[in-house]
Amino acid sequence: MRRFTDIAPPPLATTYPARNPGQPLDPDWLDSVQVDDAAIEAEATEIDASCNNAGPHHAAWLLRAIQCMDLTTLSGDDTPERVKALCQTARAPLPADLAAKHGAGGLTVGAVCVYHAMIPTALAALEGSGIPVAAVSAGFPAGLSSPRARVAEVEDSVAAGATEIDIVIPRYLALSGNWTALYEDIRALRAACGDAHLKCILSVGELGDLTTVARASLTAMMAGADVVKTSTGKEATNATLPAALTMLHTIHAYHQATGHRIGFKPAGGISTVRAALPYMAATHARLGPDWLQPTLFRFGASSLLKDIRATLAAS
Ligand SMILES: O=C[C@H](O)COP(=O)(O)O
Repeated sequence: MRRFTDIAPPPLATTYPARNPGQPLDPDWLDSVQVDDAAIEAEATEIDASCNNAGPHHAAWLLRAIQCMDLTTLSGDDTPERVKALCQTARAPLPADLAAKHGAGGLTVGAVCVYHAMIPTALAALEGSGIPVAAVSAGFPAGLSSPRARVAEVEDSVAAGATEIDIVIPRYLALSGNWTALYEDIRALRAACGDAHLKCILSVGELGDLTTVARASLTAMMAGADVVKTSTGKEATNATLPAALTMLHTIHAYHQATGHRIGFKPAGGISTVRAALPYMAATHARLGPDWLQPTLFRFGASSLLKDIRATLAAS
């Protein structure tokens, strides 16, 4: 396979695709999904190897990774001061000299992602920047609060001004194959989002196998998710390349069947350039360059920026 960073990133696009309206649950489609684990593992190995060495567009992809980043803080001891500082970083993710060196003046991240309580602080700190505020919601990170409380939490975060809502699925519904209940759960949260974009976290590390990951991903898209996201960052196993590829295949299948383009957000434990690039390479390979835009691809990451800065400084 060609070295990934021999390919140039596409020009930046800022127009979001049409919202995914969802569709009725299709149990026959879900039943027909069966993931070939060995084939996915082989694909992951090949894609990972395509990122072993830096090509001529390595730095350009790192700048794109920043533009596609949900700069995140999700700690129990988050404070307004920490969130304000994060928002300053979101506005200017690279020091001025480093930005100048790479011709990246005016570069910003894709969004800032926080808990509900920090939405007003983030909105105030990002005012005029055009950077959206995303809130984790619906009983994050376990998704096991009451359905009523989860819907109310989404409504509250939308009312507070978040324009992107990252909800988590109750894993037990996927683990027991209760796709109807999972579909209805996500559908209610999608309705509660109104105009806010719904990102649906599958928590792939807790779903047992890749076939369950694929079926949960398809169910989320049928229920109207705008983005499917791998992990919360709180599971023992967070984003993995095989789970990501499985989700990318379902995004491709959903696009083929419905014409709707669903975003992809690898998140959780992605803290180095070497770990991050294969997710972009996989998205490029399975969905094409059009998907590598902040409107369709996001990294959820609390510490990746640090390694990107160090890599750019050394290159
Ligand atoms: O959604 C984003 C994740 O929670 C961030 O996870 P991380 O802290 O492992 O980068």
